[in-house]
Amino acid sequence: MSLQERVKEKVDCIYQRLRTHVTNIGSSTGSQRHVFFVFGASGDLAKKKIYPTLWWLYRDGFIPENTCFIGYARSELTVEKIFQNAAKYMKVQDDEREKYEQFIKINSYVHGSYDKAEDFERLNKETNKISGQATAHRFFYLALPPSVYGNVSEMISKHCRPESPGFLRLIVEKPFGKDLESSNKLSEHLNKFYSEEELYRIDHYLGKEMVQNIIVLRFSNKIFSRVWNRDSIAAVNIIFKEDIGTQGRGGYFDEFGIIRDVIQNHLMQILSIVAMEKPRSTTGEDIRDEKVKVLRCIAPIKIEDVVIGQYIGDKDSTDPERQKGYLDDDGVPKDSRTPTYAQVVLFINNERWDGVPFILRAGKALNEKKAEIRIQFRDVPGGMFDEELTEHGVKGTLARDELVIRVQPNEAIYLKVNTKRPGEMGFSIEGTELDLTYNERYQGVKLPDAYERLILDVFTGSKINFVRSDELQEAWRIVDPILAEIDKKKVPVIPYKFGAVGLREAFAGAAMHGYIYTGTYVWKDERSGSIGSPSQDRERSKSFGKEKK
Ligand SMILES: NC(=O)C1=CN([C@@H]2O[C@H](COP(=O)(O)OP(=O)(O)OC[C@H]3O[C@@H](n4cnc5c(N)ncnc54)[C@H](OP(=O)(O)O)[C@@H]3O)[C@@H](O)[C@H]2O)C=CC1
Ligand SMILES: O=C1O[C@H](COP(=O)(O)O)[C@@H](O)[C@H](O)[C@H]1O
Repeated sequence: MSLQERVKEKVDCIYQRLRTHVTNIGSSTGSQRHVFFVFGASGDLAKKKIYPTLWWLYRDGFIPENTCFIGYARSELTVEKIFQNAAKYMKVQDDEREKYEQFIKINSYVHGSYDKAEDFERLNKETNKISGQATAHRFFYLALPPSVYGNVSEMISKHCRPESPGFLRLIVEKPFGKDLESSNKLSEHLNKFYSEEELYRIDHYLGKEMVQNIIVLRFSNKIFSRVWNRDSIAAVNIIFKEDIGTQGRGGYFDEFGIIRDVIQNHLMQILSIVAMEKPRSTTGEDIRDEKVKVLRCIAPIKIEDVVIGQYIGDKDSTDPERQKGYLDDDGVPKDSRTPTYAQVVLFINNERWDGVPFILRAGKALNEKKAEIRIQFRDVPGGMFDEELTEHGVKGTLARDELVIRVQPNEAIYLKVNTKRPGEMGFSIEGTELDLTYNERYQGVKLPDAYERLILDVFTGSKINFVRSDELQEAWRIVDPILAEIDKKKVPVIPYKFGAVGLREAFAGAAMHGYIYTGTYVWKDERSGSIGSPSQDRERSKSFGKEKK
Protein backbone atom coordinates (compact mmCIF):
# COMPACT_ATOMS: atom_id res chain seq x y z
CA MET A 1 0.00 0.00 0.00
CA SER A 2 1.41 3.41 -0.92
CA LEU A 3 1.98 6.17 1.64
CA GLN A 4 -0.94 8.14 0.20
CA GLU A 5 -3.25 5.13 0.48
CA ARG A 6 -2.15 4.45 4.05
CA VAL A 7 -2.68 8.05 5.12
CA LYS A 8 -6.04 8.18 3.36
CA GLU A 9 -7.18 4.96 5.00
CA LYS A 10 -6.21 6.26 8.46
CA VAL A 11 -7.89 9.62 7.85
CA ASP A 12 -11.07 7.91 6.57
CA CYS A 13 -11.14 5.70 9.61
CA ILE A 14 -10.78 8.68 12.00
CA TYR A 15 -13.50 10.52 10.10
CA GLN A 16 -15.80 7.55 10.34
CA ARG A 17 -15.37 7.46 14.13
CA LEU A 18 -15.93 11.22 14.36
CA ARG A 19 -18.99 10.97 12.13
CA THR A 20 -20.50 8.31 14.37
CA HIS A 21 -19.66 10.39 17.43
CA VAL A 22 -21.19 13.60 16.05
CA THR A 23 -24.31 12.12 14.54
CA ASN A 24 -25.01 10.34 17.83
CA ILE A 25 -24.65 13.43 20.01
CA GLY A 26 -27.62 13.41 22.31
CA SER A 27 -28.98 10.11 21.06
CA SER A 28 -28.51 8.51 24.49
CA THR A 29 -31.19 10.88 25.75
CA GLY A 30 -33.67 9.75 23.11
CA SER A 31 -34.44 11.99 20.18
CA GLN A 32 -32.45 15.02 21.28
CA ARG A 33 -32.66 17.79 18.67
CA HIS A 34 -30.26 20.56 17.72
CA VAL A 35 -30.86 24.01 16.29
CA PHE A 36 -28.07 25.95 14.63
CA PHE A 37 -28.78 29.68 14.22
CA VAL A 38 -26.97 31.93 11.76
CA PHE A 39 -27.32 35.52 12.94
CA GLY A 40 -26.49 37.92 10.11
CA ALA A 41 -27.78 35.36 7.60
CA SER A 42 -27.97 38.10 4.97
CA GLY A 43 -24.28 38.97 5.29
CA ASP A 44 -21.00 38.35 3.59
CA LEU A 45 -19.54 35.82 6.03
CA ALA A 46 -22.79 33.85 6.15
CA LYS A 47 -22.94 33.54 2.39
CA LYS A 48 -19.24 32.86 1.77
CA LYS A 49 -18.39 30.66 4.73
CA ILE A 50 -21.08 29.69 7.20
CA TYR A 51 -23.81 28.33 4.92
CA PRO A 52 -21.31 26.53 2.65
CA THR A 53 -19.62 24.99 5.72
CA LEU A 54 -22.92 23.81 7.15
CA TRP A 55 -23.73 22.22 3.82
CA TRP A 56 -20.35 20.45 3.58
CA LEU A 57 -20.68 19.13 7.12
CA TYR A 58 -24.20 17.92 6.35
CA ARG A 59 -23.09 16.36 3.05
CA ASP A 60 -20.23 14.53 4.76
CA GLY A 61 -22.37 13.22 7.60
CA PHE A 62 -20.97 15.45 10.35
CA ILE A 63 -24.19 17.08 11.50
CA PRO A 64 -25.99 15.45 14.43
CA GLU A 65 -29.23 13.77 13.55
CA ASN A 66 -32.35 15.88 14.10
CA THR A 67 -30.66 19.20 13.44
CA CYS A 68 -32.32 22.20 11.83
CA PHE A 69 -30.88 25.56 10.81
CA ILE A 70 -32.44 28.98 11.33
CA GLY A 71 -31.11 32.13 9.69
CA TYR A 72 -31.86 35.46 11.36
CA ALA A 73 -31.29 39.06 10.23
CA ARG A 74 -33.20 42.30 9.74
CA SER A 75 -33.58 41.91 5.96
CA GLU A 76 -36.79 40.47 4.60
CA LEU A 77 -35.32 37.35 3.07
CA THR A 78 -36.37 33.83 2.25
CA VAL A 79 -34.45 30.57 2.50
CA GLU A 80 -34.50 30.44 -1.29
CA LYS A 81 -32.86 33.86 -1.54
CA ILE A 82 -30.19 32.97 1.03
CA PHE A 83 -29.24 29.89 -0.96
CA GLN A 84 -29.28 31.82 -4.23
CA ASN A 85 -26.84 34.34 -2.74
CA ALA A 86 -24.57 31.61 -1.44
CA ALA A 87 -24.86 29.34 -4.51
CA LYS A 88 -21.49 30.10 -5.98
CA TYR A 89 -19.68 29.20 -2.74
CA MET A 90 -21.53 25.91 -2.12
CA LYS A 91 -19.62 23.78 -4.66
CA VAL A 92 -22.50 21.33 -5.14
CA GLN A 93 -21.65 18.40 -7.45
CA ASP A 94 -24.29 17.00 -9.80
CA ASP A 95 -24.62 13.77 -7.84
CA GLU A 96 -25.16 15.70 -4.60
CA ARG A 97 -28.26 17.59 -5.76
CA GLU A 98 -30.76 15.42 -3.94
CA LYS A 99 -28.88 15.69 -0.67
CA TYR A 100 -28.52 19.43 -1.18
CA GLU A 101 -32.30 19.78 -1.57
CA GLN A 102 -32.75 17.81 1.69
CA PHE A 103 -30.32 20.21 3.37
CA ILE A 104 -32.20 23.28 2.12
CA LYS A 105 -35.43 21.80 3.49
CA ILE A 106 -34.11 21.76 7.05
CA ASN A 107 -33.32 25.49 6.82
CA SER A 108 -35.66 28.31 7.87
CA TYR A 109 -35.37 32.06 8.06
CA VAL A 110 -36.79 34.52 10.57
CA HIS A 111 -36.35 38.25 10.27
CA GLY A 112 -36.32 40.75 13.09
CA SER A 113 -34.35 43.41 14.87
CA TYR A 114 -31.16 42.91 16.87
CA ASP A 115 -32.43 44.70 19.96
CA LYS A 116 -36.17 44.25 20.51
CA ALA A 117 -37.33 41.74 23.10
CA GLU A 118 -40.53 40.96 21.18
CA ASP A 119 -38.56 39.90 18.10
CA PHE A 120 -36.48 37.46 20.13
CA GLU A 121 -39.56 36.13 21.92
CA ARG A 122 -41.06 35.51 18.49
CA LEU A 123 -37.85 33.84 17.36
CA ASN A 124 -38.02 31.59 20.41
CA LYS A 125 -41.60 30.56 19.62
CA GLU A 126 -40.73 29.94 15.99
CA THR A 127 -37.74 27.85 17.07
CA ASN A 128 -39.86 25.67 19.32
CA LYS A 129 -42.28 25.20 16.45
CA ILE A 130 -39.61 24.45 13.84
CA SER A 131 -37.54 22.10 16.00
CA GLY A 132 -40.57 20.63 17.75
CA GLN A 133 -38.61 20.55 21.01
CA ALA A 134 -38.13 23.36 23.56
CA THR A 135 -35.20 21.43 25.04
CA ALA A 136 -33.27 21.20 21.75
CA HIS A 137 -29.59 22.15 22.10
CA ARG A 138 -29.05 25.58 20.56
CA PHE A 139 -25.97 26.89 18.76
CA PHE A 140 -25.94 30.59 17.92
CA TYR A 141 -23.41 31.81 15.35
CA LEU A 142 -23.03 35.60 15.41
CA ALA A 143 -21.95 36.43 11.85
CA LEU A 144 -22.58 40.08 12.64
CA PRO A 145 -20.69 43.32 12.95
CA PRO A 146 -19.25 43.60 16.48
CA SER A 147 -21.32 46.74 17.10
CA VAL A 148 -24.41 44.55 17.62
CA TYR A 149 -22.86 41.66 19.62
CA GLY A 150 -23.82 43.30 22.91
CA ASN A 151 -27.56 43.61 22.23
CA VAL A 152 -27.89 40.35 20.36
CA SER A 153 -26.10 38.29 22.99
CA GLU A 154 -28.23 39.80 25.73
CA MET A 155 -31.46 39.19 23.81
CA ILE A 156 -30.53 35.59 23.05
CA SER A 157 -29.71 34.84 26.67
CA LYS A 158 -32.87 36.48 27.95
CA HIS A 159 -35.33 35.15 25.40
CA CYS A 160 -33.92 32.23 23.43
CA ARG A 161 -32.36 29.87 25.94
CA PRO A 162 -33.47 26.28 25.55
CA GLU A 163 -35.34 24.60 28.34
CA SER A 164 -33.35 22.17 30.46
CA PRO A 165 -31.61 19.80 29.70
CA GLY A 166 -30.92 21.57 26.38
CA PHE A 167 -27.64 23.49 26.32
CA LEU A 168 -26.60 26.67 24.55
CA ARG A 169 -23.36 27.56 22.76
CA LEU A 170 -22.68 31.09 21.50
CA ILE A 171 -20.14 31.43 18.70
CA VAL A 172 -18.70 34.93 18.44
CA GLU A 173 -16.75 36.10 15.40
CA LYS A 174 -13.72 38.32 15.66
CA PRO A 175 -12.92 41.15 16.15
CA PHE A 176 -13.73 40.80 19.84
CA GLY A 177 -13.77 44.50 20.59
CA LYS A 178 -11.77 47.37 19.10
CA ASP A 179 -9.18 47.78 21.81
CA LEU A 180 -8.41 46.52 25.28
CA GLU A 181 -11.12 48.60 26.92
CA SER A 182 -13.95 47.69 24.53
CA SER A 183 -12.86 44.07 24.49
CA ASN A 184 -12.91 43.94 28.31
CA LYS A 185 -16.34 45.58 28.26
CA LEU A 186 -17.61 43.02 25.76
CA SER A 187 -16.16 40.21 27.87
CA GLU A 188 -17.80 41.62 31.01
CA HIS A 189 -21.08 41.92 29.15
CA LEU A 190 -20.90 38.36 27.82
CA ASN A 191 -19.91 37.06 31.25
CA LYS A 192 -23.07 38.59 32.68
CA PHE A 193 -25.20 36.43 30.42
CA TYR A 194 -23.05 33.38 29.61
CA SER A 195 -20.68 31.06 31.35
CA GLU A 196 -17.18 30.77 29.79
CA GLU A 197 -18.16 27.21 28.91
CA GLU A 198 -20.95 28.50 26.65
CA LEU A 199 -18.71 30.93 24.76
CA TYR A 200 -16.86 29.98 21.58
CA ARG A 201 -14.70 32.87 20.34
CA ILE A 202 -13.81 31.85 16.84
CA ASP A 203 -10.52 32.68 15.15
CA HIS A 204 -10.67 30.73 11.94
CA TYR A 205 -6.87 30.60 11.60
CA LEU A 206 -6.91 28.13 14.49
CA GLY A 207 -8.88 25.80 12.24
CA LYS A 208 -6.28 25.76 9.46
CA GLU A 209 -4.41 22.50 8.88
CA MET A 210 -0.93 23.97 9.11
CA VAL A 211 -1.67 26.07 12.17
CA GLN A 212 -2.92 22.93 13.92
CA ASN A 213 0.18 21.16 12.67
CA ILE A 214 2.58 23.48 14.51
CA ILE A 215 1.91 21.74 17.82
CA VAL A 216 2.59 18.29 16.37
CA LEU A 217 5.65 19.44 14.47
CA ARG A 218 7.17 21.14 17.50
CA PHE A 219 6.41 18.64 20.20
CA SER A 220 6.60 15.29 18.47
CA ASN A 221 10.02 15.76 16.84
CA LYS A 222 13.13 15.65 18.99
CA ILE A 223 15.06 17.32 16.18
CA PHE A 224 13.18 20.58 16.76
CA SER A 225 12.97 20.70 20.54
CA ARG A 226 16.72 21.34 20.99
CA VAL A 227 16.88 24.20 18.49
CA TRP A 228 13.59 25.93 19.18
CA ASN A 229 15.06 28.82 21.12
CA ARG A 230 17.23 31.94 21.06
CA ASP A 231 20.46 29.94 20.80
CA SER A 232 19.57 28.68 17.34
CA ILE A 233 16.82 30.92 16.01
CA ALA A 234 17.68 34.39 14.71
CA ALA A 235 14.19 35.63 13.85
CA VAL A 236 10.63 34.49 13.31
CA ASN A 237 8.56 36.02 10.54
CA ILE A 238 4.79 35.48 10.41
CA ILE A 239 3.30 36.75 7.19
CA PHE A 240 -0.22 37.29 5.87
CA LYS A 241 -0.71 38.59 2.33
CA GLU A 242 -3.85 39.07 0.27
CA ASP A 243 -4.07 39.94 -3.40
CA ILE A 244 -7.47 41.55 -3.02
CA GLY A 245 -8.44 44.92 -1.60
CA THR A 246 -11.31 45.53 0.78
CA GLN A 247 -13.79 44.81 -2.03
CA GLY A 248 -16.73 46.79 -0.72
CA ARG A 249 -16.03 45.84 2.94
CA GLY A 250 -14.31 49.20 3.40
CA GLY A 251 -17.09 50.45 5.67
CA TYR A 252 -16.33 47.70 8.18
CA PHE A 253 -12.59 47.68 7.59
CA ASP A 254 -12.10 51.39 8.06
CA GLU A 255 -13.20 51.18 11.68
CA PHE A 256 -10.62 48.45 12.35
CA GLY A 257 -7.61 48.43 10.04
CA ILE A 258 -5.24 45.56 9.38
CA ILE A 259 -3.75 45.38 12.91
CA ARG A 260 -7.14 44.76 14.49
CA ASP A 261 -8.42 42.72 11.54
CA VAL A 262 -5.53 40.26 11.20
CA ILE A 263 -2.51 40.89 13.43
CA GLN A 264 -4.17 41.12 16.86
CA ASN A 265 -5.96 37.84 16.28
CA HIS A 266 -4.79 35.49 13.50
CA LEU A 267 -1.08 36.33 13.60
CA MET A 268 -0.89 36.68 17.37
CA GLN A 269 -2.57 33.29 17.74
CA ILE A 270 0.01 31.74 15.44
CA LEU A 271 2.79 33.45 17.36
CA SER A 272 1.56 32.06 20.66
CA ILE A 273 1.57 28.49 19.31
CA VAL A 274 5.01 28.90 17.73
CA ALA A 275 6.47 30.33 20.94
CA MET A 276 4.64 28.60 23.81
CA GLU A 277 6.25 26.07 26.15
CA LYS A 278 5.22 22.44 25.85
CA PRO A 279 1.67 22.00 27.18
CA ARG A 280 1.04 19.29 29.78
CA SER A 281 -1.42 17.57 27.45
CA THR A 282 -3.40 18.13 24.27
CA THR A 283 -6.48 19.28 26.15
CA GLY A 284 -7.89 22.71 25.39
CA GLU A 285 -7.14 24.15 28.83
CA ASP A 286 -3.51 22.99 28.96
CA ILE A 287 -2.78 24.39 25.51
CA ARG A 288 -4.52 27.66 26.17
CA ASP A 289 -2.73 28.03 29.52
CA GLU A 290 0.63 27.88 27.71
CA LYS A 291 -0.50 30.30 25.00
CA VAL A 292 -1.51 32.86 27.60
CA LYS A 293 1.73 32.40 29.53
CA VAL A 294 3.86 33.29 26.52
CA LEU A 295 1.67 36.26 25.57
CA ARG A 296 2.15 37.60 29.10
CA CYS A 297 5.90 37.78 28.42
CA ILE A 298 5.47 40.20 25.50
CA ALA A 299 5.78 43.92 26.09
CA PRO A 300 3.46 46.28 24.18
CA ILE A 301 4.70 47.11 20.68
CA LYS A 302 6.90 50.20 20.45
CA ILE A 303 6.27 52.92 17.91
CA GLU A 304 9.71 52.43 16.33
CA ASP A 305 8.84 48.79 15.64
CA VAL A 306 5.82 49.56 13.49
CA VAL A 307 5.47 50.29 9.79
CA ILE A 308 2.04 50.95 8.30
CA GLY A 309 0.77 51.59 4.80
CA GLN A 310 -2.35 52.07 2.73
CA TYR A 311 -2.84 50.89 -0.85
CA ILE A 312 -3.45 53.20 -3.76
CA GLY A 313 -4.80 52.18 -7.16
CA ASP A 314 -2.48 50.94 -9.86
CA LYS A 315 -3.45 53.15 -12.78
CA ASP A 316 -1.40 51.01 -15.19
CA SER A 317 -3.33 47.85 -14.38
CA THR A 318 -5.87 46.50 -16.87
CA ASP A 319 -7.90 45.10 -13.99
CA PRO A 320 -10.49 47.68 -12.84
CA GLU A 321 -10.34 46.28 -9.27
CA ARG A 322 -6.61 46.99 -9.10
CA GLN A 323 -7.06 50.49 -10.42
CA LYS A 324 -9.01 51.29 -7.28
CA GLY A 325 -7.21 52.39 -4.16
CA TYR A 326 -8.47 51.86 -0.62
CA LEU A 327 -9.93 55.39 -0.52
CA ASP A 328 -12.07 54.55 -3.58
CA ASP A 329 -13.88 51.76 -1.70
CA ASP A 330 -17.46 52.65 -0.74
CA GLY A 331 -17.80 53.57 2.87
CA VAL A 332 -14.18 54.67 3.29
CA PRO A 333 -13.81 58.37 4.17
CA LYS A 334 -11.67 60.18 1.62
CA ASP A 335 -9.19 61.27 4.27
CA SER A 336 -8.94 57.87 5.97
CA ARG A 337 -5.54 56.94 7.45
CA THR A 338 -6.57 53.38 8.26
CA PRO A 339 -3.69 50.98 7.55
CA THR A 340 -4.25 48.19 5.05
CA TYR A 341 -0.65 47.02 5.59
CA ALA A 342 1.32 46.74 8.80
CA GLN A 343 4.42 45.22 10.22
CA VAL A 344 5.04 45.01 13.94
CA VAL A 345 8.03 43.53 15.74
CA LEU A 346 7.52 41.82 19.09
CA PHE A 347 9.92 40.46 21.67
CA ILE A 348 9.22 37.73 24.16
CA ASN A 349 10.87 38.37 27.45
CA ASN A 350 11.59 34.86 28.64
CA GLU A 351 14.54 32.50 28.77
CA ARG A 352 13.68 30.77 25.51
CA TRP A 353 13.17 33.84 23.33
CA ASP A 354 14.94 36.82 24.82
CA GLY A 355 16.20 39.05 21.96
CA VAL A 356 14.59 37.08 19.12
CA PRO A 357 12.41 39.35 16.94
CA PHE A 358 8.96 38.05 16.03
CA ILE A 359 8.08 40.00 12.92
CA LEU A 360 4.35 40.02 12.16
CA ARG A 361 3.44 41.40 8.75
CA ALA A 362 0.00 41.63 7.13
CA GLY A 363 -1.28 43.40 4.06
CA LYS A 364 -4.15 43.62 1.64
CA ALA A 365 -3.94 44.40 -2.08
CA LEU A 366 -0.49 42.88 -2.48
CA ASN A 367 1.01 40.75 -5.23
CA GLU A 368 -0.18 37.37 -3.90
CA LYS A 369 -2.35 35.53 -1.40
CA LYS A 370 -0.17 33.78 1.12
CA ALA A 371 0.18 33.03 4.81
CA GLU A 372 3.37 31.53 6.16
CA ILE A 373 5.66 31.23 9.14
CA ARG A 374 9.41 31.53 8.57
CA ILE A 375 11.71 30.39 11.34
CA GLN A 376 15.15 31.66 10.44
CA PHE A 377 18.14 30.00 12.09
CA ARG A 378 21.37 31.71 13.07
CA ASP A 379 24.49 31.92 10.89
CA VAL A 380 26.83 28.95 10.97
CA PRO A 381 29.90 30.08 12.92
CA GLY A 382 33.45 29.30 11.88
CA GLY A 383 33.62 30.52 8.27
CA MET A 384 34.79 27.16 6.90
CA PHE A 385 33.07 27.81 3.58
CA ASP A 386 34.01 31.47 3.27
CA GLU A 387 35.94 30.93 0.06
CA GLU A 388 33.25 28.89 -1.62
CA LEU A 389 30.60 30.15 -3.97
CA THR A 390 27.54 30.12 -1.75
CA GLU A 391 24.44 32.25 -1.33
CA HIS A 392 23.24 33.61 -4.68
CA GLY A 393 26.65 33.07 -6.17
CA VAL A 394 28.35 35.43 -3.73
CA LYS A 395 31.53 34.26 -2.00
CA GLY A 396 31.45 33.86 1.74
CA THR A 397 27.78 34.48 2.49
CA LEU A 398 26.37 31.19 3.58
CA ALA A 399 22.57 31.30 3.47
CA ARG A 400 20.82 30.75 6.76
CA ASP A 401 18.68 27.67 7.28
CA GLU A 402 15.02 28.50 7.35
CA LEU A 403 12.04 26.38 8.30
CA VAL A 404 8.97 27.53 6.41
CA ILE A 405 5.45 26.47 7.31
CA ARG A 406 3.17 27.56 4.49
CA VAL A 407 -0.33 27.88 5.91
CA GLN A 408 -1.88 28.72 2.55
CA PRO A 409 -2.24 28.32 -0.34
CA ASN A 410 -0.81 24.91 -1.14
CA GLU A 411 0.06 23.77 2.38
CA ALA A 412 3.71 22.86 2.84
CA ILE A 413 6.57 22.56 5.26
CA TYR A 414 10.03 23.04 3.84
CA LEU A 415 13.44 23.46 5.32
CA LYS A 416 15.87 25.61 3.39
CA VAL A 417 19.34 24.12 3.73
CA ASN A 418 22.73 24.32 2.06
CA THR A 419 23.98 21.37 0.05
CA LYS A 420 26.98 20.62 -2.11
CA ARG A 421 26.28 21.82 -5.62
CA PRO A 422 25.44 18.55 -7.39
CA GLY A 423 28.12 17.26 -9.74
CA GLU A 424 30.64 20.00 -9.01
CA MET A 425 34.17 19.34 -7.85
CA GLY A 426 35.13 20.89 -4.54
CA PHE A 427 32.75 22.34 -1.96
CA SER A 428 30.59 24.77 -3.90
CA ILE A 429 27.39 25.27 -2.01
CA GLU A 430 23.85 25.42 -3.29
CA GLY A 431 20.72 26.42 -1.36
CA THR A 432 17.90 23.87 -1.62
CA GLU A 433 14.77 22.70 0.18
CA LEU A 434 13.79 19.57 2.06
CA ASP A 435 10.25 19.83 0.88
CA LEU A 436 6.99 18.40 2.19
CA THR A 437 4.34 19.83 -0.06
CA TYR A 438 1.04 18.35 0.99
CA ASN A 439 -0.69 18.02 -2.35
CA GLU A 440 2.28 16.09 -3.70
CA ARG A 441 2.95 13.88 -0.72
CA TYR A 442 -0.67 13.30 0.37
CA GLN A 443 -2.51 13.20 -2.92
CA GLY A 444 -6.22 12.54 -2.51
CA VAL A 445 -6.26 13.39 1.19
CA LYS A 446 -8.88 16.05 1.81
CA LEU A 447 -7.88 18.92 4.09
CA PRO A 448 -11.09 20.30 5.58
CA ASP A 449 -11.74 24.01 5.48
CA ALA A 450 -10.98 25.88 8.73
CA TYR A 451 -14.64 26.65 9.36
CA GLU A 452 -15.56 22.98 8.89
CA ARG A 453 -13.20 21.96 11.66
CA LEU A 454 -14.30 24.74 13.97
CA ILE A 455 -18.04 24.30 13.55
CA LEU A 456 -17.53 20.58 14.05
CA ASP A 457 -15.64 21.43 17.27
CA VAL A 458 -18.64 23.45 18.40
CA PHE A 459 -20.91 20.46 17.89
CA THR A 460 -18.54 18.15 19.76
CA GLY A 461 -17.83 20.71 22.50
CA SER A 462 -14.07 20.90 21.93
CA LYS A 463 -12.50 24.25 22.83
CA ILE A 464 -8.86 23.69 21.86
CA ASN A 465 -9.24 25.86 18.80
CA PHE A 466 -11.19 28.70 20.37
CA VAL A 467 -9.87 31.80 22.06
CA ARG A 468 -10.14 32.10 25.84
CA SER A 469 -10.90 35.49 27.39
CA ASP A 470 -7.46 35.83 29.03
CA GLU A 471 -5.70 35.17 25.69
CA LEU A 472 -7.79 37.87 24.16
CA GLN A 473 -6.99 40.32 26.90
CA GLU A 474 -3.25 39.71 26.53
CA ALA A 475 -3.35 40.12 22.74
CA TRP A 476 -5.13 43.47 23.09
CA ARG A 477 -2.71 44.59 25.79
CA ILE A 478 0.17 44.09 23.35
CA VAL A 479 -1.32 46.05 20.43
CA ASP A 480 -3.38 48.61 22.34
CA PRO A 481 -0.78 51.38 22.81
CA ILE A 482 0.31 51.31 19.20
CA LEU A 483 -3.30 51.51 18.00
CA ALA A 484 -3.69 54.65 20.08
CA GLU A 485 -0.52 56.12 18.54
CA ILE A 486 -1.81 55.34 15.04
CA ASP A 487 -5.17 56.95 15.86
CA LYS A 488 -3.29 60.03 17.07
CA LYS A 489 -1.55 60.16 13.67
CA LYS A 490 1.86 59.57 15.25
CA VAL A 491 2.80 56.87 12.73
CA PRO A 492 3.24 57.82 9.05
CA VAL A 493 1.00 55.96 6.61
CA ILE A 494 3.09 54.94 3.61
CA PRO A 495 1.26 54.53 0.30
CA TYR A 496 1.86 51.41 -1.79
CA LYS A 497 0.50 50.38 -5.15
CA PHE A 498 -2.13 47.65 -5.46
CA GLY A 499 -0.12 44.54 -6.34
CA ALA A 500 3.09 45.53 -4.51
CA VAL A 501 5.31 42.93 -2.85
CA GLY A 502 5.08 44.89 0.37
CA LEU A 503 6.53 47.99 1.89
CA ARG A 504 10.22 48.49 1.47
CA GLU A 505 10.37 50.20 4.87
CA ALA A 506 8.93 47.07 6.47
CA PHE A 507 11.55 44.83 4.88
CA ALA A 508 14.25 47.27 5.98
CA GLY A 509 12.82 47.17 9.51
CA ALA A 510 12.90 43.38 9.53
CA ALA A 511 16.51 43.44 8.32
CA MET A 512 17.43 45.91 11.08
CA HIS A 513 16.11 43.40 13.56
CA GLY A 514 18.25 40.63 12.17
CA TYR A 515 15.99 38.90 9.67
CA ILE A 516 17.85 38.24 6.43
CA TYR A 517 15.68 38.22 3.36
CA THR A 518 16.76 35.41 1.07
CA GLY A 519 14.21 35.90 -1.72
CA THR A 520 15.14 37.23 -5.12
CA TYR A 521 13.02 40.38 -5.23
CA VAL A 522 14.96 43.57 -5.99
CA TRP A 523 13.34 46.87 -5.07
CA LYS A 524 13.08 49.14 -8.03
CA ASP A 525 12.21 52.49 -6.53
CA GLU A 526 14.74 54.29 -4.40
CA ARG A 527 12.37 55.63 -1.79
CA SER A 528 14.22 54.55 1.31
CA GLY A 529 17.71 53.23 0.96
CA SER A 530 18.53 49.93 -0.56
CA ILE A 531 17.67 46.54 0.74
CA GLY A 532 16.63 43.42 -1.02
CA SER A 533 19.73 41.32 -1.35
CA PRO A 534 20.84 38.91 1.36
CA SER A 535 24.29 40.41 1.59
CA GLN A 536 22.91 43.92 2.06
CA ASP A 537 20.43 42.64 4.64
CA ARG A 538 23.24 40.85 6.40
CA GLU A 539 25.17 44.12 6.67
CA ARG A 540 22.12 45.89 8.05
CA SER A 541 21.41 43.22 10.59
CA LYS A 542 25.06 43.21 11.69
CA SER A 543 25.13 46.95 12.21
CA PHE A 544 21.85 46.73 14.09
CA GLY A 545 23.44 44.21 16.45
CA LYS A 546 26.29 46.66 17.08
CA GLU A 547 23.96 49.59 17.68
CA LYS A 548 22.04 47.54 20.22
CA LYS A 549 25.13 46.70 22.21
N1 LIG B 1 -16.71 38.50 5.63
C1 LIG B 1 -15.61 37.83 5.93
O1 LIG B 1 -14.89 37.31 5.07
C2 LIG B 1 -15.19 37.67 7.35
C3 LIG B 1 -15.92 38.24 8.38
N2 LIG B 1 -15.56 38.05 9.69
C4 LIG B 1 -16.33 38.60 10.78
O2 LIG B 1 -17.67 38.12 10.72
C5 LIG B 1 -18.58 39.11 11.16
C6 LIG B 1 -19.60 39.35 10.06
O3 LIG B 1 -18.92 39.79 8.92
P1 LIG B 1 -19.65 40.09 7.53
O4 LIG B 1 -20.59 39.01 7.21
O5 LIG B 1 -18.61 40.44 6.59
O6 LIG B 1 -20.47 41.40 7.90
P2 LIG B 1 -21.64 42.13 7.10
O7 LIG B 1 -21.28 43.56 7.01
O8 LIG B 1 -21.98 41.42 5.85
O9 LIG B 1 -22.83 42.04 8.16
C7 LIG B 1 -23.60 40.88 8.42
C8 LIG B 1 -25.06 41.29 8.56
O10 LIG B 1 -25.20 42.11 9.71
C9 LIG B 1 -26.17 43.13 9.46
N3 LIG B 1 -25.54 44.44 9.62
C10 LIG B 1 -24.59 45.00 8.86
N4 LIG B 1 -24.23 46.19 9.32
C11 LIG B 1 -24.98 46.41 10.41
C12 LIG B 1 -25.08 47.46 11.35
N5 LIG B 1 -24.32 48.54 11.25
N6 LIG B 1 -25.96 47.34 12.36
C13 LIG B 1 -26.73 46.25 12.47
N7 LIG B 1 -26.66 45.21 11.60
C14 LIG B 1 -25.81 45.29 10.60
C15 LIG B 1 -26.65 42.94 8.04
O11 LIG B 1 -27.84 42.16 8.08
P3 LIG B 1 -29.31 42.81 8.11
O12 LIG B 1 -29.21 44.22 7.67
O13 LIG B 1 -30.08 41.94 7.19
O14 LIG B 1 -29.71 42.67 9.52
C16 LIG B 1 -25.57 42.10 7.40
O15 LIG B 1 -26.07 41.29 6.38
C17 LIG B 1 -17.74 40.34 11.47
O16 LIG B 1 -17.50 40.35 12.84
C18 LIG B 1 -16.45 40.11 10.72
O17 LIG B 1 -15.36 40.70 11.32
C19 LIG B 1 -14.49 37.25 9.99
C20 LIG B 1 -13.74 36.65 9.02
C21 LIG B 1 -13.98 36.85 7.62
O1 LIG C 1 -10.54 37.36 9.34
C1 LIG C 1 -10.26 37.74 8.23
O2 LIG C 1 -9.67 36.87 7.38
C2 LIG C 1 -9.77 37.06 5.99
C3 LIG C 1 -8.73 36.13 5.37
O3 LIG C 1 -9.03 34.80 5.67
P1 LIG C 1 -8.37 33.63 4.80
O4 LIG C 1 -8.81 32.40 5.48
O5 LIG C 1 -8.90 33.79 3.41
O6 LIG C 1 -6.89 33.84 4.84
C4 LIG C 1 -9.54 38.50 5.62
O7 LIG C 1 -9.81 38.68 4.25
C5 LIG C 1 -10.47 39.40 6.41
O8 LIG C 1 -10.17 40.75 6.15
C6 LIG C 1 -10.33 39.15 7.88
O9 LIG C 1 -11.38 39.82 8.57
